[in-house]
Amino acid sequence: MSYYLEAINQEKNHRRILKNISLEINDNSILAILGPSGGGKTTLLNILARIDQPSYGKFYSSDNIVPKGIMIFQDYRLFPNMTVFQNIAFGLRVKKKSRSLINIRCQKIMKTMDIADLAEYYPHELSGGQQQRVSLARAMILQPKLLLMDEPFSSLDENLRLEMLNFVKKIQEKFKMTIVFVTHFKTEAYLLSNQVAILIDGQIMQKGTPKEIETHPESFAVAKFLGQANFIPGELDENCFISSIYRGPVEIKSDSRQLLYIPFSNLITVDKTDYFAFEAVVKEINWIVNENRLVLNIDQVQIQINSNSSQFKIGKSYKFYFKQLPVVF
Ligand SMILES: Nc1ncnc2c1ncn2[C@@H]1O[C@H](COP(=O)(O)OP(=O)(O)OP(=O)(O)O)[C@@H](O)[C@H]1O
Repeated sequence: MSYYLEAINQEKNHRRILKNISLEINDNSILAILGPSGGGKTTLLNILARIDQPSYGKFYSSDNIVPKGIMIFQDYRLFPNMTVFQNIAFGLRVKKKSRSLINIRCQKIMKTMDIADLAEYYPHELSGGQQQRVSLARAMILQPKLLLMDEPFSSLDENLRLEMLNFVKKIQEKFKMTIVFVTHFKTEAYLLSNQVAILIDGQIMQKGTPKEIETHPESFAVAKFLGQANFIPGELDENCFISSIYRGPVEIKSDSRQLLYIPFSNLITVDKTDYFAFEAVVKEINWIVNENRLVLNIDQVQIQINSNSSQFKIGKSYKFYFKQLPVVF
């Protein structure tokens, strides 16, 4: 079942927080809503969970039944005076299911989540990762078609975060549900989701696969948010850009501010003389995982790039060119 948001607007205290959001959420997929703090991610998630109603606009599903997502909160919100088992059983108890059915479903879900040996623990006796599994189990036992997660990994350390990302991915594949989660970490969004929607200042600026978003940001706002890029001022002369470091053909985006966009990953060295290549002196080499971050000087301008080549020497000059036609925002 797919879900649709149509022209959703949200106003609170005379502030327009969400602006005309239209979005399709595909069946059996993971959608990441990625954006900076204050962009409106939680406000949007609350509408999907029907915790809030939008001021204007519609949220509906392809089967025309009013959808309601089950939410997993950032702080897990486990009931502190209930054991793990009681926490997980809670939703079925509210639905007045029989004791035997509750037992069978709880045992099964605890096994799947690898928390069967924690059944009698209380939340304060659990680590962050264990609490997250319990909150996931508490939601999953209700067999939701739409699962919503608000910054689900933000309080976990890096190793645990990766472990939980993989775990959620497996759970999604097994139960074939739709997951929407919000995050302001792009690696988290890229690792877990099939589709990413970038939400900035209450607007969906772009939606696409992680690769599409990372390699083809459509606007200055998205490129700036994604980071890891240089922006060099210059002037456009038809399809040519003229700047202190590069003069040559470019792709021009509609909201052009005459800034040449150079993601850290879009430069390579060329040894042959290429008309559009530019020369730069390596000023610094800093090791970051699996590659080097180079600081380059081109006349008075400084840019940064990533490279996994070990050929560079500080103080030496090299020729660089773009892997893909450079973009001007
Ligand atoms: N009740 C309210 N009245 C007025 N403004 C509000 C209200 N609730 C939220 N906002 C504002 O709406 C904007 C979006 O808030 P929201 O919590 O949805 O953002 P977010 O993207 O989830 O941020 P974060 O990543 O920091 O949690 C913020 O600027 C916030 O101050």
